[in-house]
Amino acid sequence: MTPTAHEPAVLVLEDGRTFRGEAYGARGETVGEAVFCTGMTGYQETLTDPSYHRQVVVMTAPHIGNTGVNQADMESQRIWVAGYVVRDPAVRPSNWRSQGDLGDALDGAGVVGISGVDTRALTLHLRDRGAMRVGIFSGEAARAPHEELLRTVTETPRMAGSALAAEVSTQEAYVVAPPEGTPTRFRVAALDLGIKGMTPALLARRGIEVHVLPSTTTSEELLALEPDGVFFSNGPGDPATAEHEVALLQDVLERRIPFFGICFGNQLLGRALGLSTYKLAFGHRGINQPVLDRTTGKVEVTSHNHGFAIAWPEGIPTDQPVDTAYGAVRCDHVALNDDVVEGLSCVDVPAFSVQYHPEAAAGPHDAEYLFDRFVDLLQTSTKES
Ligand SMILES: NC(=O)CC[C@H](N)C(=O)O
Repeated sequence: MTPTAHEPAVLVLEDGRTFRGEAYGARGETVGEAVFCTGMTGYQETLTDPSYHRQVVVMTAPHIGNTGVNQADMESQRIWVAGYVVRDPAVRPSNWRSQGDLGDALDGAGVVGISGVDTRALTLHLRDRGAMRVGIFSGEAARAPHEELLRTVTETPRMAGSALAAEVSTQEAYVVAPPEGTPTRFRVAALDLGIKGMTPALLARRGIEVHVLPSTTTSEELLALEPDGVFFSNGPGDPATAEHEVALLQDVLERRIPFFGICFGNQLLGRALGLSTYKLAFGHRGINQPVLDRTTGKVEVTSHNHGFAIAWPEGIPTDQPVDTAYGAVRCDHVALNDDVVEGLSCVDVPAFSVQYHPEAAAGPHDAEYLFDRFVDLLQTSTKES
């Protein structure tokens, strides 16, 4: 594409810090929570991840858009980020899979971005002060006085306390069947809280018929499917707000239906067990995060996108189990950078979950074994009943 020559844009953080740059993507204004993502690749998977709904994503990789965009790498039907901040966008994409230019795709989706920003300085600021609200203004919107722009930012709802899953979830249930030649072994009900396309694909590849359900699905509707297992997906927003989903999961645990949760799904398992969640200072977002699997002693390099996490009860080290209304729970996965709880395994009910992304469409694939663990759990539980 031919970039429009140097149209100014401005990024204003809620603490008043301001970065000037150039308009990128759509012109206009946008607000959201500023977060940084350290992935060196996979920008299209990031942009189309529904968990980024209402977030303005700052890319630490300096050169973005090199490989363009294509249909195959979409993790959902659309771009979800509220805004996009890059340092140096590719002038023209170059890749055999490319079907279009990233700047044009952002423009087409109405996503306001900014380029030419010192993303390292911005990231250090967010790392030191924590995730905060932000606005990007370009075109006519950028001409308003600074105080007015700052007011727009500070009037934006905070991420803490926001219930967003229903805004991104499917309206209608649909089925993802195993690929041709793969026999169907199990039926799983997957609650779509912001599900990414790769998750049902990886389940289906293992002989699972995946019934993807709206986040508002009731217990009766879910149980009517007589699922062999239940899955809760990733998703945007504050897990502390998800009362309906937590109650639904408690029904599942009471019936001892095998459960697997990813990211938001992990936080909801924690809540269903009676643990609480909290907001991390600046979250984990990227594809190079080391996690220890305590059951094997192996370290895996993993993909993350979370701003909240499960709080292990005060005074109990995370390598000690905790007693809950559903029996003991262990923290089997832990982040090696900061000891954040990255996964739960129930001892007395067939349920486990991880805070990170074994489906990681842009990779790494170290954690894909977790889908096999779920199949093993389905198999053992089917045999038992
Ligand atoms: N990717 C996710 O599921 C994110 C979960 C939750 N919204 C968080 O920020 O922690």
